[in-house]
Amino acid sequence: MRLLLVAVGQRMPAWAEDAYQDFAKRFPPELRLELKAVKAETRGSKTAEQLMAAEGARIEAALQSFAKSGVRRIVLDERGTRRTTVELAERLKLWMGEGRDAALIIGGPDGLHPDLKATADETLRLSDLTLPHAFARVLLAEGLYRAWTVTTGHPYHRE
Ligand SMILES: C[S@@+](CC[C@H](N)C(=O)[O-])C[C@H]1O[C@@H](n2cnc3c(N)ncnc32)[C@H](O)[C@@H]1O
Repeated sequence: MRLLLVAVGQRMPAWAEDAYQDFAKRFPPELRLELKAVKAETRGSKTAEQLMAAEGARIEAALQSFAKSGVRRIVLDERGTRRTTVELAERLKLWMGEGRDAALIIGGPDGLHPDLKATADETLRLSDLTLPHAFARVLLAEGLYRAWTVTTGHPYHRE
């Protein structure tokens, strides 16, 4: 199964890129974490609505090119569902048993368009705080890796 991380922002600071790769490379062959970085819309005089709409269209295109038959959509949102690591591991087991890939979607500085959020199968909150999108990308990779170790009894996670 593949987990596709669709994230707005193609130019991340080196620390974020390094930390993301550090966790992404730990995933086993049966659960690949793939990143599709989507170009952030140039701000100019555009409204937040226009920025989010343009980025939303790119996210949709990335989702279509990843899996034509559709994927489970998990939208990352500070107002989303709060989960413990063990609860996230339960979700991961469910996703893995579904026979389709899953996409985790992270917005840019303005967030995700409400129309895109409305297509989510579920939402996920990483913190009660608003995180910069680079942080969200790294925390999510670590959280998913940790959840996977729970499903396998790997000693990385200790309750
Ligand atoms: C800087 S935040 C955007 C904040 C924007 N004001 C909003 O309302 O979404 C960039 C992206 O990071 C992700 N994000 C930020 N904080 C998060 C959190 N606490 N939990 C989950 N995702 C978060 C979301 O996908 C968000 O679209």
